[in-house]
Amino acid sequence: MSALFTDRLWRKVEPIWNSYLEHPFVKGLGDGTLDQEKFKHWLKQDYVYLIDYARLFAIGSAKADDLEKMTTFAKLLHGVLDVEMDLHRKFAADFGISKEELESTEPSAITTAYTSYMLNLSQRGGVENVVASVLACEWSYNFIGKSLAKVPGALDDDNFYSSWVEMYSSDEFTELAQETKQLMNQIAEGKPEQELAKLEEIVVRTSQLEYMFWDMVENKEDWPVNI
Ligand SMILES: Cc1ncc(C[n+]2csc(CCO)c2C)c(N)n1
Repeated sequence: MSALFTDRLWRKVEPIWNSYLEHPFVKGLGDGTLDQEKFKHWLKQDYVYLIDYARLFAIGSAKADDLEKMTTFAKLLHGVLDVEMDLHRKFAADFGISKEELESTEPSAITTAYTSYMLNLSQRGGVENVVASVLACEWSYNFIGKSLAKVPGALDDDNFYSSWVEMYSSDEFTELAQETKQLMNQIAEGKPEQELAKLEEIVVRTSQLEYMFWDMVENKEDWPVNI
């Protein structure tokens, strides 16, 4: 049996993802010390990020060549719109931020760069580009969630961000990440090295964009870009 493509990807992204765990924003979620103004910035930017991210799954569903993959994308689409974005809406309600305000957030330059990169590749390529584009986001948040869940007190009620940690480390999200990894492995099987290298590049670049997203929210950058 050949080695799994996601094992090869893991070796590439592991150092980048480990650096997320050292990032002050991520650390602050685990120990509860994160400035709530910074968190509000994440909520808003992430909400508009997720709207475009959801479109990626719709593209994946349209490009899928069998019902099984079509169904997986549809499940992932539901996961973003009704589960993950609901966490954002609940946190926003606690802050007195309305759904309308969340939705009308102007994307920062990094948010636009990140979503545009994924949408561009997904529209240009086949279903393999869609899966490679969404993989790091899903898998890395699950990686962060599971790592933070091990921080003493991270899941306790007195950590304001415990529901964040709980959600991204949950069995449900672990399963979603697992399904996407399986999809990636299925699609990669039998592909020539030249194509695998292109998919690997997408996963590495999106991992770097994830880091920039953490930096953007930490620094509350909100300068937009019009493209
Ligand atoms: C910048 C950014 N990157 C990744 C995620 C996490 N994420 C995006 S979609 C998905 C799976 C299904 O909802 C997960 C876990 C996020 N929220 N924001």
